[in-house]
Amino acid sequence: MRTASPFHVYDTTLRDGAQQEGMNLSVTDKLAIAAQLDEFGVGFIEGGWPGAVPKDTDFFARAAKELTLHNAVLAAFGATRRAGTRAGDDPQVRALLDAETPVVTLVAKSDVRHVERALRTTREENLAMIRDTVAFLAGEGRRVVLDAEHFFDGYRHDPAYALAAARTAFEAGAEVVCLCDTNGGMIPTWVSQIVAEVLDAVGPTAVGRAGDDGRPVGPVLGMHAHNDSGCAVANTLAAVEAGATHVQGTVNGYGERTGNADLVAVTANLQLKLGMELVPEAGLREATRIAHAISEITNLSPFARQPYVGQSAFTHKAGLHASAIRVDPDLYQHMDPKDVGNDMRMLVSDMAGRASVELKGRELGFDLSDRKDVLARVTDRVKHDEARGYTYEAADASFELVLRDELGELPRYFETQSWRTIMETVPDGHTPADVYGPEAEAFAEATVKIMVGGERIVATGEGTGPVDALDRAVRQALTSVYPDLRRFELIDFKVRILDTDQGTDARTRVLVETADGERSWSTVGVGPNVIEAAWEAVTGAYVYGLIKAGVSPAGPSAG
Ligand SMILES: CC(=O)SCCNC(=O)CCNC(=O)[C@H](O)C(C)(C)COP(=O)(O)OP(=O)(O)OC[C@H]1O[C@@H](n2cnc3c(N)ncnc32)[C@H](O)[C@@H]1OP(=O)(O)O
Ligand SMILES: CC(=O)C(=O)O
Repeated sequence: MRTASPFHVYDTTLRDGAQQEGMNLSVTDKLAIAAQLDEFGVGFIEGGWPGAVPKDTDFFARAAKELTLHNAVLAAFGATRRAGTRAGDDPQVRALLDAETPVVTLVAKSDVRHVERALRTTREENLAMIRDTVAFLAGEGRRVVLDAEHFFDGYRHDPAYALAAARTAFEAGAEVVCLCDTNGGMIPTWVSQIVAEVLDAVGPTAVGRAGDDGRPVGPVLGMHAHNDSGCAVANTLAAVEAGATHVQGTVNGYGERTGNADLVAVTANLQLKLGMELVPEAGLREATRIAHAISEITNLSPFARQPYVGQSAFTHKAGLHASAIRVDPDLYQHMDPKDVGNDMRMLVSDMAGRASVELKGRELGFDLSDRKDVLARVTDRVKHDEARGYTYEAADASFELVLRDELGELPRYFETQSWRTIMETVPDGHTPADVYGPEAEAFAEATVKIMVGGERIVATGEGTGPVDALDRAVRQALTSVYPDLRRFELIDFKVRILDTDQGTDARTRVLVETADGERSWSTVGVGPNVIEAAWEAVTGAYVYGLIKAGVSPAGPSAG
């Protein structure tokens, strides 16, 4: 269902977003992102520059056959005709027609310095390039958006020429003139002043009005902001408050240099704070999932502190915050995270108080509201452990083990009596196979002595290092009793040396992430060396995994 909003939410993730360093999207990636953008509810999806970028030409061809859009229409992006040519003869303009999109967006010069120095043409010819190209495409039935490049810098330098570029586009039939802060150096007060002046100058029809079919009538002013001054979202809001009714941006703020305005933040601010109706409520409530799904496709790690959709956007660490949040989450949150599909999270660390532990416990499924004794003991233990180098905020599973221990609910699956490892070295350039024959794989050997179900098991393991050898030895000892261990896989291992000024006396922290094919969990260990720290983290991961698998401790050593 197409939204009947006269306001345009225009996404350029697939074009300007793809200009980000490190971003390399296949056509299939672009199609998958377009489907997510449509689900979010944007009105326009700019797919790329057909004719200039071969992948983008393919994108429009495949999109026509493979993409079913419910909220958005596609826009093909390109430039005005080259100087000294005819629009209809310019192969690049023809490629825009061939993309067969309802909307075409043209980048055009509106800063006279760019006209003279970058295009190396005359002021008049640049206006003719705008006029001819817009009129040609509008005459072919396309809705035309003109991206007025460097508009704000151009306006501050020579307002009359920047305005002439905008007027020329409207007169030739452009539906939107989008004012671009191409270099991203504007601040909100400059933007709102310039947008207001442009609206006055081009006339009241520049403010979009809804026609009978819900589509905007008359020219519309838009805003395209880059984030070089850190103000892209604020600049976009300033433009809207000054009368712009078309906003451009990208999901996750992707884009050239420091990126574009983050379109989720722009939309959430306008819709949730200013009460405008821009995207379907259902789309906004999926914003966090959609932003993360797009990160998966772009293969760029999500930014945890991203407003609205970041993992830390509604995460609380300070104990005093938690004590107020226990009464009412609104006391420390600007909105309900559910409105953008995010969640509140509590961190437990040395900055925690009993309220933090109670709320974290609730998050993990433990009601501790009438267990003041447990809250006090866990809080003290966490503070004491963190002073020794533990970090529970990155290791929820270890925190749950502490909590269960203090509640007397920690199953005793096994008891370690002792373990040892032996490290072997072979000369540089050799492998164990060179030294010990073709069967030899290991550099290290480990032996563990473990009590399980009343029996003492001695097991050995060989591995490429001491931690690997220990892990194999423990599995060797335990898997016949606890076959679930076979599904546990160590997927990440982080080592940090603490108190580096103490040299070899420094303590070591190991954070381990383990997965069982369905979920993953993090545990922490601290010790005088990496092997002892890893032992604690890895055995903690096994215990947590067995608890979550619903396994009961074997025999008489169960506790
Ligand atoms: C602000 C933005 O981000 S706009 C989007 C920018 N995106 C991209 O540049 C990505 C895709 N770009 C490309 O594939 C290439 O740069 C192309 C195909 C567009 C151009 O490449 P080439 O044909 O090799 O041209 P070249 O790089 O030598 O120069 C660009 C030409 O475009 C002209 N040009 C630049 N802007 C415009 C414009 N708005 N309207 C018309 N012509 C323009 C320049 O004057 C120059 O013309 P010239 O060849 O007569 O000197
Ligand atoms: C058009 C565009 O991407 C810009 O001016 O930044």
